[in-house]
Amino acid sequence: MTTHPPAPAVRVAGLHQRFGTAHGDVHALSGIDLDIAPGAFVSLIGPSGCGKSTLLRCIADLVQPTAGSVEVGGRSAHEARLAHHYGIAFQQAGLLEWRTVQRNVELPLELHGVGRRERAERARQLLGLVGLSDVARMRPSELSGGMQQRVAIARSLAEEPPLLLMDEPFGALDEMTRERLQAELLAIRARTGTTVVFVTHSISEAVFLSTQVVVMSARPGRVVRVVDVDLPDRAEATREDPAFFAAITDVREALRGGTARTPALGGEDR
Ligand SMILES: Nc1ncnc2c1ncn2[C@@H]1O[C@H](COP(=O)(O)OP(=O)(O)OP(=O)(O)O)[C@@H](O)[C@H]1O
Repeated sequence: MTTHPPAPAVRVAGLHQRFGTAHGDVHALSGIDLDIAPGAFVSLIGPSGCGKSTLLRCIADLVQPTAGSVEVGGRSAHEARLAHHYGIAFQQAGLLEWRTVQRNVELPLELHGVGRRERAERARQLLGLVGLSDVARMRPSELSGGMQQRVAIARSLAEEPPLLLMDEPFGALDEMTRERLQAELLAIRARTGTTVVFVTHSISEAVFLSTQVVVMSARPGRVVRVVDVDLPDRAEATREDPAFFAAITDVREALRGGTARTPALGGEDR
């Protein structure tokens, strides 16, 4: 009997993305092929405007690819969205102003029919995790940008979804909060086995968090290289580990247009 390997958590094949604008066509992504294994933590990194957010939005079924296909957990991106297969935390926090902070975090649970008491308890826990217990009754507009981002992070974690799509979720946070939430995200992933696709501009953040860093070229975005990150563990001391610095150098060289060495993950130069 043959056993089949598990379906990738995300499979992107031959993806091209063009946007028509008043100033002509923008070619955002060109020939992206990417297989993301279940449980992987994959960061997308590349120059500003290279299409990282667009790629994430294609996976989330918020943008329809011009060509190519996206599968999430073995089904179409659209089916995955309808099934609430993933949690999202994007740059624009996307919170609902008419709901309190607490009820924003409860929203995905509410949509899934979780009872009132259970979802309130879970939201309280998550707000504690992101350090926002004392603003649970406020409205999003009463919070700073960084606080709103933390609410969005708590909301994306509410269901412990099989897949988390995060677009610079820690971008607007101070260094200490950022490091604390990085550690929390790693702990959540270790506990739940969630697959994470994470957009960041920070090489060190990408390396600290990821099992693979996907390095993209300037627009139109292509996959230049996939850097496998093999660290002994992911604790605070890891930030001083020679393996950590070596991986940072690898990513930096790839960003500078280093030669393409493409291991297992499936990105290809075209
Ligand atoms: N809806 C849209 N309509 C037209 N152009 C778009 C749209 N969305 C993105 N673009 C363009 O596609 C390109 C890629 O944008 P995207 O936001 O994906 O890049 P990015 O790598 O995430 O950028 P940054 O690192 O600056 O956040 C940019 O030139 C952007 O202007």
